[in-house]
Amino acid sequence: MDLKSNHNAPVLTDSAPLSKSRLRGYHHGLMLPYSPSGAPFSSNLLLSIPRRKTGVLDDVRSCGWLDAMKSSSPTHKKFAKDINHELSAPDPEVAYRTWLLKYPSALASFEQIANFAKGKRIALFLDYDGTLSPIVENPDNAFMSADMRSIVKEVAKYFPTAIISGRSRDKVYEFVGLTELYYAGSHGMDIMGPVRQSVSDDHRNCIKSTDKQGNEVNLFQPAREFLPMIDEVYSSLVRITEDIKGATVENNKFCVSVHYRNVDQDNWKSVGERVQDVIKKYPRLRLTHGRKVLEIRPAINWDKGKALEFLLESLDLSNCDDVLPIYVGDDRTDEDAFKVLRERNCGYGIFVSKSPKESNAYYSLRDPAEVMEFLKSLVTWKKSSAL
Ligand SMILES: O=P(O)(O)OC[C@H]1O[C@H](O[C@H]2O[C@H](CO)[C@@H](O)[C@H](O)[C@H]2O)[C@H](O)[C@@H](O)[C@@H]1O
Repeated sequence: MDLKSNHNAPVLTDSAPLSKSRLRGYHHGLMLPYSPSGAPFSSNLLLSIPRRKTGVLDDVRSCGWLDAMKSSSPTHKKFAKDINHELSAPDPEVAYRTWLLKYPSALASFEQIANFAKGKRIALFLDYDGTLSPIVENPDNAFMSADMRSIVKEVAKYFPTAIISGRSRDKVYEFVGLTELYYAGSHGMDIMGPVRQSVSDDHRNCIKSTDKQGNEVNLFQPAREFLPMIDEVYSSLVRITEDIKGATVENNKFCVSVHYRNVDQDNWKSVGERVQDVIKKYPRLRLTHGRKVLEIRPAINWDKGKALEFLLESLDLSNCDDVLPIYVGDDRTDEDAFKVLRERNCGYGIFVSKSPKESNAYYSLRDPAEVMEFLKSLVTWKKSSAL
């Protein structure tokens, strides 16, 4: 994938075919990749789904499309079956332990991480759903526990901490409720960060604003021009899915989520078809796939990885020699951030997963409970090293 940005207006230029290794990487749930401008889906998808001459997906009944829906957040049994096949491991627990050799537990490796952090400032980036809060059926009820909130508050006393979420920035702030953090919503397309003149000079879409406490902040919204389009698509998606029991549509400001977690599996195909019917009219939007959710978003070269880089720059934390960024996330969208850290050879991604999956992260944690333990360990370590 060749993505170019002129800093001011991120532009999508091309998308390379999925390599075998990328295909392997995402075989548990295909992330629908970036589309070239003018076509709603990437040519990558031609690997499994035929198109009409218009470039629009022709047959959503194709195995590729429906399989992607089925395998997003698949059952533990299915993961176990796939990974066992790949690694010839006899049972899920063995498969998980084998996987841990490649993605060691960040708790078990805490000493190693602490050693890497010696003499450096840790900067912490946290995804929300599935990382700080458990995955639940109703997205409106994805509350984080009071214990998690208090440890995130504590951790932010010692390390600059930001939340980078697919939710709208307002919604994720409502869930987290901590003023001491930085927030990026809509998969990084809505960032509120500290005022830094060099950053606003570099990014045309950066404006000065004030936060809820009246402090001056930089607001970066690279997809602002898409707002009317997103609102229009949101209304169409609500209308077109209203008779599918269990389907819900969430307006995340710069992107829209169509949830099918609570839809009978026999109707998933319908959800997919209807979403495509709507978005084929919008060649400047693209479709990605999260955990039992289809996400419609502007086809611009901006994602959680870019948001991470933007925040590092805004917080004056770009220097790898004295900063150790740590990004914790559970979803395919977090892979963009893991990849940035891996490519910069600076900091670590920690992938939250109960099941073996390929990732660009270095470490892993099982679930939000382990994320909480990890954050506690960071605080304890920091307190003891300050003595
Ligand atoms: O980037 P994130 O903070 O992880 O947000 C990604 C999506 O999370 C939410 O959906 C997911 O969590 C829901 C609550 O547990 C669950 O019901 C749903 O099936 C998951 O996909 C959120 O509702 C989406 O809008 C976010 O894009």
